[in-house]
Amino acid sequence: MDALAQMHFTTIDYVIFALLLASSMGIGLYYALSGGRQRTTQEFLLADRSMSCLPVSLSLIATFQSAVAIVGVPAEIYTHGTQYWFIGCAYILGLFIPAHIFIPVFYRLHLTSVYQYLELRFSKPVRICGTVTFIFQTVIYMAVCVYTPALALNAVTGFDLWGAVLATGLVCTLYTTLGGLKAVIWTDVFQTIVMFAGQLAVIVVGVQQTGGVAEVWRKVSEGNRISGIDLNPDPTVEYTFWTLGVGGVFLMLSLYGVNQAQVQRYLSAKTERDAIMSCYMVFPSLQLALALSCVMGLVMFARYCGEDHFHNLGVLSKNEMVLYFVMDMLQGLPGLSGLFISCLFSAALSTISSAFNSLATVTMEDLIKPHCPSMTDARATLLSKGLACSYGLLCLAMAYLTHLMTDSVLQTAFKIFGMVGGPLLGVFSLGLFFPWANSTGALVGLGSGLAMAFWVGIGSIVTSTSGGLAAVSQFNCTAVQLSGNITTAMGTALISTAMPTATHSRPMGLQRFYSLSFMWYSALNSFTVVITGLVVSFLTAFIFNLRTNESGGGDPRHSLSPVGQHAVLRTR
Ligand SMILES: O=C(O)CCCC[C@@H]1SC[C@@H]2NC(=O)N[C@@H]21
Ligand code: NA
Repeated sequence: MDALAQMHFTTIDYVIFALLLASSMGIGLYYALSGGRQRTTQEFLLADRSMSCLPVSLSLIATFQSAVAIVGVPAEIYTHGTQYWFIGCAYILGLFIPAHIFIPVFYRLHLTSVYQYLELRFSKPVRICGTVTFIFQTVIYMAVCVYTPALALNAVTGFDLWGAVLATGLVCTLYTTLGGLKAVIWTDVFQTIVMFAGQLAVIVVGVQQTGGVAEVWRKVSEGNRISGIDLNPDPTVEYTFWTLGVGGVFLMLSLYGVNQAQVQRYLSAKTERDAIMSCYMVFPSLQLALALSCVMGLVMFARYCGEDHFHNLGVLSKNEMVLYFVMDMLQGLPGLSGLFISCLFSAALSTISSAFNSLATVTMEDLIKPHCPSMTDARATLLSKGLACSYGLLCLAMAYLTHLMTDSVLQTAFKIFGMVGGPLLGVFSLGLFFPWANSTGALVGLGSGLAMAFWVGIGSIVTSTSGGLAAVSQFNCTAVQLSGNITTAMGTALISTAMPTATHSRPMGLQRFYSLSFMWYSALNSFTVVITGLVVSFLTAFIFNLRTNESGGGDPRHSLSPVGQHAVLRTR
């Protein structure tokens, strides 16, 4: 690792990183001291429902494009090829359905927390379970998002790990607590631009240092890195067109359809049309974000494949490898490595600030307000700020605890979304698309979805076949190396990842179930909720019918509260 120690920052790099933190802080202060000065919950939590579609759409991207994608996707492309790029196909339905099904319902109900819908449609217990599930998912996801950039950075540049986590966490907590959703949205806009700029810089320099686009293309296609469509129907293969293009739709719906952080952005739009437009505008930017991270992986492959660059680095994890590549590319260009570090922390900041704000919103709206009806709005706003601040500190504590860093942070993030976001998507779908589903069905359904999620998720971790052995495309990169007779440490590592040592016998029975690709978790868990929810709804309705028939009662559909029913039918 000694070769890395020499990668340190020049003063200008630190200045650029400090500028990023300072400007985020400045935006937070600006919104704390302007407009309504964050004195009402409407302003603090919903930006006075005054936002236009452009900032909302960039903020929607920033919320679920964290350092995990910036570091994890290039590592995935480098190791397995561009199969992952097919997740872009899931963005079509993954944004179209939220725009025309979920947004109209939530917007017309004038909600603050998306879980209010669950009380209107079902009952209060369903709402509380939804809120608690969301809080659990977001706190874990936040910890991964804070820790990823700091860990990768520390490993490659010796940049002080906890100093970075602390600086990021505190600045983020401050501007989120002071400036509310307006500050979070506008810092997201700024940070998304920094994110794109940083990735572009690495790509441009990388291509130039690899000898131009044609050279990169030659190396990449020789290295068999451009994957065609993999139509393998085997659900245990990590990334195929089906797991990404179809499984990915359910992942997108759980994020862009029913996740509080995203719905809160839709609700902050000044008109329903702006909300729908912001969802449409996410599509091109999300494709750009995906393209940038995939191309970065390809350039990294072209740059290093066949060289003994990693000779003394065999132990690097995939995430650190990406940072090594970036520092190697930008090393001689003062300011650019600072730009990329800012890109990495922008990705993290924009995700965790959205998380703090949405956690404070649902805690206030769903868990506190219902028990303190007489609370004045001024006090509620103050309490919301206190909540945002405490969630910020909790996130820092979680980051300190998070040594769970699996080799692929991308997989960890997908598992969190699939295991927890999937059941939430299921319970909302039950409410929106099945008028005869009742709250007992919803509760039992949500519980079964979470049980299924943890059964598969924990099972896959325990049997360490998480997502199955990816069908790694054999590539000539090692052939190039072998012919060049340079078998480097990384080359050996690549060989081990590329060709599983033991001939992998197809898992059977439960083992096969545990090796289900995590890209199917959202679909599996949401279907579990819907099916269980419908069965239990029919059973309870049937029993209810029997009892009321004896006493001459009414139609079980009256268990649908008028507002919930009205909302569903009105959007038909
Ligand atoms: O970057 C992260 O923090 C999580 C990984 C990406 C989450 C999903 S993948 C599909 C969609 N596209 C994104 O850029 N983020 C979400
Ligand atoms: Na982000």
